[in-house]
Amino acid sequence: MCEKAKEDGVAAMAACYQGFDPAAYLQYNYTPPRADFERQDSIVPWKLGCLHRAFTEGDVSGELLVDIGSGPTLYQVLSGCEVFNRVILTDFLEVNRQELRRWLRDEGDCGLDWTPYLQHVCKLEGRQPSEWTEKAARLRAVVSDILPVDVHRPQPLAPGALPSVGADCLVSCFCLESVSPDLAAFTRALGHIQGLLRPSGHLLLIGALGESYYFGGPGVKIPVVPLNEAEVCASLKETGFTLIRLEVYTLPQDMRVGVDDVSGVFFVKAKKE
Ligand SMILES: C[S@@+](CC[C@H](N)C(=O)[O-])C[C@H]1O[C@@H](n2cnc3c(N)ncnc32)[C@H](O)[C@@H]1O
Ligand SMILES: O=S(=O)(c1ccc2c(c1)CN[C@@H](CF)C2)N1CCSCC1
Repeated sequence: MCEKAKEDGVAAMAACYQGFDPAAYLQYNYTPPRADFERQDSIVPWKLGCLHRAFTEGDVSGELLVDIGSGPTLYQVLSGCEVFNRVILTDFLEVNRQELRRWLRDEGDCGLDWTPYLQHVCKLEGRQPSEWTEKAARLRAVVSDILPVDVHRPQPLAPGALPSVGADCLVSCFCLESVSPDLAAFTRALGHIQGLLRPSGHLLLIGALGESYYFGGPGVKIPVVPLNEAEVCASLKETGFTLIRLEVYTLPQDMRVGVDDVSGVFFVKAKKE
C-alpha cells in the first residue's frame, strides 16, 4: 500500500501514515545509537546545537513559534521555548498529538524520557543540567495549542489558528520530505507553510538527505522523497525564502541502523522575503 504512494500522490501518503507508531518511531530514532549524548560525532549534539545557535544568535524574535509536523517529539522546541512566549505544536495524526499532550500534561507513561535532551540544551545555554526541570516547566507553560496540520493544503492549519499577521517563526523537522511523494509536492508544501509566516519571519528547517524510505513502525515502510542540497536550496528560493545558512551532517555508518536509508541531515535557517 505504501509502495503505491508514489503513483497515487499525497492521498496515498495519508494512508501510509495510518500505521504510524509513535512509540516505535521514538525508539528507532531518539534512543542510542542515534541519540547518544556521549558520542562526539552523534547527530543529537549537532542538531540541538544548530537549533540553539539559530534561535539565540539575535535575529530571531517575536511572540509566536509554530512547529510543523511535530510528530511525537519535543527536541525541536527546547531552545525556541526560551525565546518565544507562545509555542504551537502541530501534527497530522491524533496519535502524535496525544503523545505530545501526555508529556505536556506531565501524565507519565510517555513514549520517551526527554530528560537527556532537556539537560543537553540547558548545557548549551550555559545552565546547569539540573535546571532541566525549569526548562520543562517553561515548555509546558508556553505551549498554547497542539493542532491538526496538513502541509498539502494551501491553508495547512484551521482558519483562525494563527494571528492574522502569521507566525514569527516556524520550525519543521523531517516532515515535508517524509509526507511528499515527489519534489514538486515537497516544494508546494514548503510554499504552503511559507504562507503561515509573517513577512521577514524565520524558518528553521531540518530534513533528511538522500532518504527514500523510513519505518514509521514495525512493517510500516513510508516512502520519502530523496533530496539533495541543491534541491532544498532551489525549493526555498522558489517559495519566497532567502537562505541564511545551510549546514549538513553526514550520518556515520553505525547510525545507519536499518530504520531508514538516510545518508545525511540538513539544517536550514531562512527568512521569508
Ligand atoms: C518523520 S515524522 C517527523 C516527526 C518529528 N518532527 C521529528 O523531528 O522526528 C513526519 C511527521 O509528519 C506528519 N505528517 C504526515 N502527513 C502530514 C501532512 N500531510 N502534513 C503535515 N504533517 C504530516 C506525521 O504524522 C509525522 O509526525
Ligand atoms: O537525525 S536523526 O538520526 C533522525 C531523526 C528522525 C528521522 C531521521 C533521522 C531520518 N528519517 C526520518 C524519517 F522522516 C526521521 N536524529 C535522531 C537523534 S536526535 C537528532 C535526529
